[in-house]
Amino acid sequence: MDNWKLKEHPQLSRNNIVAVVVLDGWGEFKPDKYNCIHVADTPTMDSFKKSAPGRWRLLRAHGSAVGLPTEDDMGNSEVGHNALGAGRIFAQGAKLVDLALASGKIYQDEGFNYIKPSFETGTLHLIGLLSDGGVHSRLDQLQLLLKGASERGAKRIRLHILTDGRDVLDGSSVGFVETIEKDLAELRGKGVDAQIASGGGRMYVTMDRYENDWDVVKRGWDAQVLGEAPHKFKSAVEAVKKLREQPNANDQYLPPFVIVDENGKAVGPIVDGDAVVTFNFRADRMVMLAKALEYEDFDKFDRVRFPKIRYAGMLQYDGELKLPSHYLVSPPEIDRTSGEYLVHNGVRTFACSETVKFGHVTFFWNGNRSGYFDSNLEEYVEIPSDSGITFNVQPKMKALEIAERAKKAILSRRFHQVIDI
Ligand SMILES: O=C(O)[C@@H](CO)OP(=O)(O)O
Repeated sequence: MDNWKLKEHPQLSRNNIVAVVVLDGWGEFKPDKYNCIHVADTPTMDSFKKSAPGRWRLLRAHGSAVGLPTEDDMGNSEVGHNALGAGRIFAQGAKLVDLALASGKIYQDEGFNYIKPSFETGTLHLIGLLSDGGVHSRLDQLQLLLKGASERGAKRIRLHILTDGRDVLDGSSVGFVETIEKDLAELRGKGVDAQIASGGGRMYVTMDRYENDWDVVKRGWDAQVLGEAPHKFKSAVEAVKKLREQPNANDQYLPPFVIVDENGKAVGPIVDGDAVVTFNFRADRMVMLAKALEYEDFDKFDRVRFPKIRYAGMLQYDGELKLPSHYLVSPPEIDRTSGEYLVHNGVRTFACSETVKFGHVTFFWNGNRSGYFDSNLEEYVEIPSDSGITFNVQPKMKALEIAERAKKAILSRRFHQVIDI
């Protein structure tokens, strides 16, 4: 039988309440004039630092310390919360995909073999974030996948791109599209009918998370599956350049567009018999699209058509829901997380955040697993996020409301651990 028993902590007795507060975006770095946290007035953090000098510790939140491929990889909420929640380091999606591509295992495993029969008469669609940010996806992985799939029989390929500007500089979308267009032209030279079919900015098209705003996914669905969008262009380079010229336009929020042929017909809607791969390795912003692509019963928006496709995720995005059921690379198996230990030891936990970060302190914290371990001992509270605004106009987001709920939870003395972000 598994041993879940935790030893008594040498300093913290069970009657103490532990508050775990994740300050998103807070970090220590070279104290120069470009470091906004260093330059800002931060009396609360300064007083914590001064009042407990022996207990102040810095956590490394990027690179190999959180399971990323190299020390140059910046951290992000997924890998950081996974590592904090599990208390251990697991090789993360970015690294697992690198390894599977390098060894060629990605093409031998179940997921690729599941989609492969569609290559004969159907189209292979690749949907994901076009960026080298390494947070949700990576351009070089997409390039290898395009090459690998075409060498293994994909004769017609359509790419549905989402522009970034959040993990990478705004405006870099143009360069990424030009780069991938060169790869597609090379494939065409080898007789593969490969081109970009649709696109849009990640925060406005497809990549919503935690069911905050299904309209975002619908805009993507209309362009990717139905081949319908308010903007139509002959090429993706032209699309991105032109759309960026609109007032206040930026990569994150570009409107959806489709690429059309000389007759004005969309070049790559998704139809019966096609294969689809969502090539992001990170889960949170792909789960909603995965549901739309996979679930027969679906009522979040009118899909108009629900094509019979072979769909695989780059990874399985939700281990509890087993979603999607087919995937190219096995996700990190994050087991024995702190949350599971705590319920086995009768420790009561309260976790709280706003919608767009809710899964960080639940799903990511618990090893990419949705739901409670034991609802008698845990309480998760979600504060609805603002929708229809961009967070740069409201950067404090719901911090005050979250703090109030956490305060209430602490004062209620019903919990031993209170986590919030
Ligand atoms: O918004 C997101 O998806 C990422 C950046 O791509 O940020 P975070 O890791 O903080 O969730």
